[in-house]
Amino acid sequence: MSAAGQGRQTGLVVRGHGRHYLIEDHDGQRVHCLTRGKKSDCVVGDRVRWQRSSEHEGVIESVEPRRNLLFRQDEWKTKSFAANLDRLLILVAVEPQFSESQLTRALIAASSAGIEADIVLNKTDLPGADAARARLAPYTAMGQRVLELSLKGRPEASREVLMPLLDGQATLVLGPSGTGKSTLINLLVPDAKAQIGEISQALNSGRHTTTTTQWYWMDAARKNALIDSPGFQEFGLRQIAAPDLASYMLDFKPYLGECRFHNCSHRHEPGCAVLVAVEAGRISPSRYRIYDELWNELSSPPKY
Ligand SMILES: Nc1nc2c(ncn2[C@@H]2O[C@H](COP(=O)(O)OP(=O)(O)OP(=O)(O)O)[C@@H](O)[C@H]2O)c(=O)[nH]1
Ligand SMILES: [Zn+2]
Repeated sequence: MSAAGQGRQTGLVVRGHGRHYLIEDHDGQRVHCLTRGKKSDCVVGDRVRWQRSSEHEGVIESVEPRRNLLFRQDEWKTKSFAANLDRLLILVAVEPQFSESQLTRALIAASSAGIEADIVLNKTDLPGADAARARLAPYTAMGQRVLELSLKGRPEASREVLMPLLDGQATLVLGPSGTGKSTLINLLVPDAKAQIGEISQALNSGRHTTTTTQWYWMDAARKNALIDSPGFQEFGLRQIAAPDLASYMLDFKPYLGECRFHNCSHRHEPGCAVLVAVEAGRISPSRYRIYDELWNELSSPPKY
C-alpha cells in the first residue's frame, strides 16, 4: 500500500446527517465520519474510502463510483434517497388513499435510475381493498408487480410474501405517511429500535428517525438490508427530459416507435400510436393524464 493510502479503508454509509455520516466497516464496526470540505456529497448506501482521524472518528476521503442513485429533483434542488440499491418497494395502502401521481413518479424515477421497483398494497384487510385493487389494475395489467399485504392483520403471511424478494438485496422502502412503513420495518427488522438508538447516539442526532434516511440490517449476517427514507411532499422529476418520459412507462413502451413521427410527443400528433392505445382503452385514462401533466411540468421553465 502506498504511503498516501495507508490507513484508508472502505466503508458503507448507513446514515447521514448534514456533513456527519455514520460509516460501517467490513467488521460491522460503525464510525462517525465527516466529509472533507464543506460539500456533503455522499448518501446512504454509498461505498466510501475513509481514514480514521481519532479513536472514534474518521474522515471520508472519496466516494466509490455508484451503481445507481435514486433521487428526485424539483426546480431548485436535488434530493437523494439512497445509492447502490437493488430494489425499491413502493408502499401504498387501502387507507389513506394513495396518490396515483406520486406512485407513477416513483416508478419513473426508479426506471430512469435502472432500479427494479415493486408496488406493495398494504391494509388489504380493510373494506376499501377492492377499490384500491381497481385503482392498481392498470399497473398489474402493464406487467408491474403488485404485492398485497396486511402487515398488521397477517404479519406472518406478509413476511412470507416479502422475504423471497428481499433476500440478499438492499431495498429502499418509500411510501406516504400512514401506509405502514414503520410496521413493515419493525416486522422485518426485529431490533430496529436498537439500531436507531445506536446510530442516533453515535451521530449525537437525538432520537428522531423520520428526518434522515436510515439503513437497517435485517439479519446478523448483514446480507439483507432495508432502507427507510423520510416522507416528502413533492416528487419532482426534473432530471428527466420530457421526450424520454414515455420510455420509463411500462404501458407506453409497446407503442414507442410505432408513431408516424419519430419525435412524437404523444399529445396531439396525427398517427400517434399512444393516442390510439388510449382511445382503445389499452392505456388507462389516469396514466395518460399523469403523463400529460408530467410533460407540461418538465417542459416548462422553472418558476421564479
Ligand atoms: N388495518 C390495518 N392497519 C394497519 C396495517 N398496517 C399498519 N396499519 C396501521 O396503520 C397506521 C400507520 O402505520 P405506520 O406503520 O405507523 O405507518 P408509517 O407509514 O410508518 O407512518 P408514518 O410514521 O406517519 O410515516 C398504524 O395505526 C398501523 O397500526 C394493516 O395491515 N392493516
Ligand atoms: Zn405518439
